[in-house]
Amino acid sequence: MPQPVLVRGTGLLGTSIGLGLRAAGAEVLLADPSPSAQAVAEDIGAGRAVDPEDASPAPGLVVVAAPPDVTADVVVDSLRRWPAALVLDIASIKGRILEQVRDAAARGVVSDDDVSRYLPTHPMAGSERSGPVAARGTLFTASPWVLCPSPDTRPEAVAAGEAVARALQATVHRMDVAAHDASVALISHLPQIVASLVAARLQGTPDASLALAGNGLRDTTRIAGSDPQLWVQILAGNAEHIVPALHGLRADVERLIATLEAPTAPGARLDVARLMAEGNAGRARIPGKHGAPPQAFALVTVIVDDTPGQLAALFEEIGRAGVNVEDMRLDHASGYRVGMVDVSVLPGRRDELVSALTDAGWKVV
Ligand SMILES: NC(=O)C1=CN([C@@H]2O[C@H](COP(=O)(O)OP(=O)(O)OC[C@H]3O[C@@H](n4cnc5c(N)ncnc54)[C@H](O)[C@@H]3O)[C@@H](O)[C@H]2O)C=CC1
Ligand SMILES: O=C(O)C(=O)Cc1ccc(O)cc1
Repeated sequence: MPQPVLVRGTGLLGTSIGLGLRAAGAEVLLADPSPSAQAVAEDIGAGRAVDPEDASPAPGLVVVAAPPDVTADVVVDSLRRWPAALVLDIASIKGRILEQVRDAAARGVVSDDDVSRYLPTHPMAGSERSGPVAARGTLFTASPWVLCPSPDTRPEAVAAGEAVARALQATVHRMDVAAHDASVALISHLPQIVASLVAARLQGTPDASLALAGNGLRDTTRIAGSDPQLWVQILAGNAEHIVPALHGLRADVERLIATLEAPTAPGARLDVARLMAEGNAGRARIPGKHGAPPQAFALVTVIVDDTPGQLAALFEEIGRAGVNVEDMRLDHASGYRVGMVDVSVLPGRRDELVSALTDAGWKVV
C-alpha cells in the first residue's frame, strides 16, 4: 500500500479506516474541514492530523471519506495537489461521482492521465451513526468492499484499493459503477427507505402501544436512525436506480392493499400467503457470514440471569465445548430480570452444545 495514507474526511468511515490501517501498521494522516472531527479522530488514534495545504510527507495514497456531494471535488483537488498519489473514494454512490470527476477532466481542471489514478470504491459496512466518536477499526471485518475500476483505471490504483480493503479484513468485489449503483439501490437504499417509512408511521403512536414493541420493530427500523443529511445525498444521487425499485415495491403494496380490503374473498388468503412466501424466498437468498452461501444455522436458546458476567460465562462455556458461535442475539423478556440468548451454531454441533450447556447447569430452552 502506498504510504503515507491521507484520509480526507474523518467522520465515521474515515476515522474507522484510519484506525484499521494504523492497526495494520500503515502511516496515516488525517484532514477534515471540521477541526473538532479532525481532533477527535487524532485523539482516538486514527492517525496524525495535517493541513492538506502542507501535508508532509506528501501522501502516496489519498482516501476520500467526505460526504457524497463534495466527494468529486475532493477527489479532483487531491489528483491536482499530489500528482504522484493514487486516490480512492468510499462514497455510497459511484456513477454520479465518476461523472463529475470526468467532467472536471473535460473542462481541463485535471488530465485524463490524472483521472487514471482514481479508483471509485465502496465499503459495504457502516452504521446508522455518524462522526468519529462512533468509529471502529474493525468496522470492515468480513464485509464486502466494492472496487469499481473502469478500463482506463491504472492497475496500481486497483492494487492500492485491494490492499486497503484487505488490510481492513474486508472481502473484495469488483463491479463497474453502473452495476454497483443498481445493486445498492436494492440492497442498501430500498431497505433504508422502507425502514424510514415504517418508522415515520410511529410518530403519532401512543406510548402505551410503543411499550409493546419487540425485536421485529427494532430490526426493521434500526437504520431509520441514519443521518438525514447523508441520505438526502445518497437517494438523490442514485434516484435513477431507486425509482424502478420503488415502482416494484408500490406494485406489491397496492396488491396487498387490494387483497386486504376484501380479506375473506376467494383467493385472498392465498395471495397474502404468496406475498409472505416471496419474502421468505428473497430473505433466504441473502448470503451468510463472510459472503458464504446462505446457510441455515441451528439455534440454541439459553436463558441467562440479567446480572453482570452471565454472558461472558455462557460464551466461555460454549468455548470450552469447542463449538463456534456463528451468530448470536440477545432478547430481554419484558418485565423479567432474565435474558434469552439465541446462539447460532452449525447444525451438526447443536446436540452436543445443548448437552454440554445443560450438564453445566445452563437453562437451555
Ligand atoms: N455511514 C455509513 O454507514 C457509510 C458511509 N459511506 C460513505 O462514507 C462517506 C462518509 O460518511 P460518514 O463517515 O458516515 O459521514 P460523517 O458525517 O460521519 O463524516 C463525514 C466527514 O466529512 C467531513 N467533510 C465535509 N466536507 C468535507 C470536505 N470537503 N473534505 C473533507 N472532509 C469533509 C465532515 O466534516 C465529516 O467529518 C460518505 O460519502 C458516505 O456515503 C460508505 C459506507 C457506509
Ligand atoms: O447500518 C447498516 O447496516 C448499513 O447498511 C450502513 C451503510 C450505510 C451506507 C452505506 O453506503 C453502506 C452501509
